[in-house]
Amino acid sequence: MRRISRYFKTYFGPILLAVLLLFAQAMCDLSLPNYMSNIVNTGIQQGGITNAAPSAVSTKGLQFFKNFMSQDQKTLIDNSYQLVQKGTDTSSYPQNKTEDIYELKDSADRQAVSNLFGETTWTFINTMKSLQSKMGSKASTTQDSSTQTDVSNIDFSKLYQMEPMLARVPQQTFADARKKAAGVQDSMKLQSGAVLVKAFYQELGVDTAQIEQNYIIREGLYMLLFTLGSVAAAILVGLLASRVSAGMSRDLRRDVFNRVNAFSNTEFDKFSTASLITRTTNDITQVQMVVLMGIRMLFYAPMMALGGITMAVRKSVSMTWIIALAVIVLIGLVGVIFSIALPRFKKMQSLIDRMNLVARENLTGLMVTRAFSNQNFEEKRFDKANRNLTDNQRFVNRLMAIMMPVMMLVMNGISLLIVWVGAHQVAQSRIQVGDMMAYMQYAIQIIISFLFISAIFIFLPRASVSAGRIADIIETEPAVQDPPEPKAFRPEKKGCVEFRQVSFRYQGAQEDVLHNISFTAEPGQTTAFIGSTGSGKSTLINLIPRFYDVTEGAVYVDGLDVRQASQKDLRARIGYVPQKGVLLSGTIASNLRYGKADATDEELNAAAQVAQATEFISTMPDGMQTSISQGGSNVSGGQKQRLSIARALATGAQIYLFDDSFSALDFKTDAALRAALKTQISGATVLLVAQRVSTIMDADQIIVLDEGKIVGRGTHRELLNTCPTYYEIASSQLTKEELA
Ligand SMILES: Nc1ncnc2c1ncn2[C@@H]1O[C@H](COP(=O)(O)OP(=O)(O)OP(=O)(O)O)[C@@H](O)[C@H]1O
Repeated sequence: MRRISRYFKTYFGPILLAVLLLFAQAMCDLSLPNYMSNIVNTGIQQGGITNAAPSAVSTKGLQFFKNFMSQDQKTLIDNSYQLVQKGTDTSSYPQNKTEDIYELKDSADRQAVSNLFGETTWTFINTMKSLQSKMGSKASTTQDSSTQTDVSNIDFSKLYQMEPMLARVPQQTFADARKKAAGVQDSMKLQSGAVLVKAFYQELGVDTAQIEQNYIIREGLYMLLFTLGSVAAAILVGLLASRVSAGMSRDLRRDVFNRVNAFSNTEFDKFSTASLITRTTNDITQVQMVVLMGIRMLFYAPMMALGGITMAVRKSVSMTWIIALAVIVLIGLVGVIFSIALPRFKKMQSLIDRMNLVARENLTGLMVTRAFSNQNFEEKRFDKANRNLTDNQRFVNRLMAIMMPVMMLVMNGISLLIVWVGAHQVAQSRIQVGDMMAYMQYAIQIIISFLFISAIFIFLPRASVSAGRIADIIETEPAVQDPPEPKAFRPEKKGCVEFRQVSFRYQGAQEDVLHNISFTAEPGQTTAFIGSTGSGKSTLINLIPRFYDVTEGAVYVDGLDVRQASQKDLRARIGYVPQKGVLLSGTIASNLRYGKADATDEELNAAAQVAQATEFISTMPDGMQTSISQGGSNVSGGQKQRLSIARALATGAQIYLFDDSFSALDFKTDAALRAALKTQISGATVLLVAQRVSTIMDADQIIVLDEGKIVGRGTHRELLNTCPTYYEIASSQLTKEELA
């Protein structure tokens, strides 16, 4: 992925925004278990009372609980509460109608009072326990032994009856109870204290159900708000991620396409067409998918994992080992799965390449396959490529299929462990139920984060193989390039082509295909090339428009080395007709205009006339507007060649390269075409490759090639006498009379 990292730069802004939104989303998600814990701990267990310092308390109640306080604690209470005469604050505390109450002063240290009441609640509980065990009876208390810590059901009238008895309890008993209470966890002090506060409020006639309801609704609304925030952030991040990934893949496709367009034949020889197609489509899709996933998860998952661990440890340090265990198990699991799956993932793209190659070959060579009844062989070949790909995919998917349930098992196992350990801790009053539930949710969030991270690591290797394959194309410098400062052609020479001691070797080949070729093709003349198959005729022609660059020597057009001119300038002077007529989908007219978009209808008709195409075009249903299907499959081989010739002629070029372009024409058409060429493009330089002697007989100059060397040069007549190779070719095609 590093090699294509510069494509991220354009999208730095949206990515940064996405990261900020993900941070907000993570914060929202991480706050939810906390609110749930508040609802359980404070809302349900403490009746919505957040503080153990009662805002008001009955005089009897305060008096009673003072029995359990030390002298310092009593002083703090005396300084924090003020007596409110009956009838003063009846709306808040209905009981104030009939009796005086104590209200917490505004100046009081609420936290200190809260701690004090929390501790006093436990002093009360401990004292009761101690008295119970001493007296062996429960008559003296409102609690039975199983609900000693439950101060929510206090019957104050019975409690106050105990007061004379408390006077007889030795101070040491209270001191011991206070000492024990001081050791209770703060959260438990707060919880029990809050429950006592609720009882105080009930005694004063306050609607405690309303307090509880208000608290739960408020926390619930916060939860809703944060959930909506999380959803909104997730949607926005989804949009941004889609934009970035789709934009990036568009940029990659554009650059790959442009680069492939600039490739010379050398690069096409290096990358197979099937591979180029896979790279432009499937490979880019892989990268797009991983970018999409990456933006959403790569930042979010670590934030959630780290945030979740921090929050969980804050809730309960004693259960940290469970999180550590989960993380170790997950890392181990993901590690094992990766080591097995990774090589298979990396292999995937080359298997897709192979399948595309076989499918493509089979489709283009369908007729040949049928003609030789080789369908079975092709089926087997495709089947093998298909099976290899399927097996690989199946293996990887099986692994993934195993991974999910195993991860779920770990997740549920961890939840169970938390409930098991947490339940014991709740029983020992070491943590609150809500905290245990929040802990469980944090553990699940951490595990899901690891799942996300592992998902990225599963797709990342495959995408980075794809990214490498894309970068291979983008980073390939075409062998044929424009010079930094292209020179212009000399205007006085119009279409002169000259080869000076040209040798050429294909990349990776052992020896040269062309050896020391020198000749000049003058304007107004036809230079023909003939020779056995593989003698290097097409290769020679391909050097003129720079489809390849010479290995040694130089090719000159109008006195300028073709490597010093711009490719556009050079090719504008050349009308090229390839060996295999290639048409593009469109109409006949659009194909003929391919080399000169602004060619008039008259120019097209004239070109078609010379190319001997007028007759068959006129028999077509829509004439020039007849549609041509992909690859020109709805016209015959000869018709395709004639249209290719007309296309080149329509450009009005100075140099025409006919690479065995008359091979599919019958003798009559061939002759008529050559005659027309002679008159219509009389000033142009014509380089013509042919297998048929009759095609080149009239040429001004014939060059005979054999194994990449020039073995004869001259006119037909001259060569018959001087070149045995030419004579051999001619004698195999012409009658004795024609040879004479
Ligand atoms: N892209 C290529 N890479 C490597 N070698 C090649 C490539 N194209 C052609 N050759 C080799 O170069 C030699 C000359 O090929 P070329 O196509 O120029 O011959 P030709 O004379 O045009 O043959 P034909 O008349 O059959 O078209 C052949 O031996 C061929 O195997």
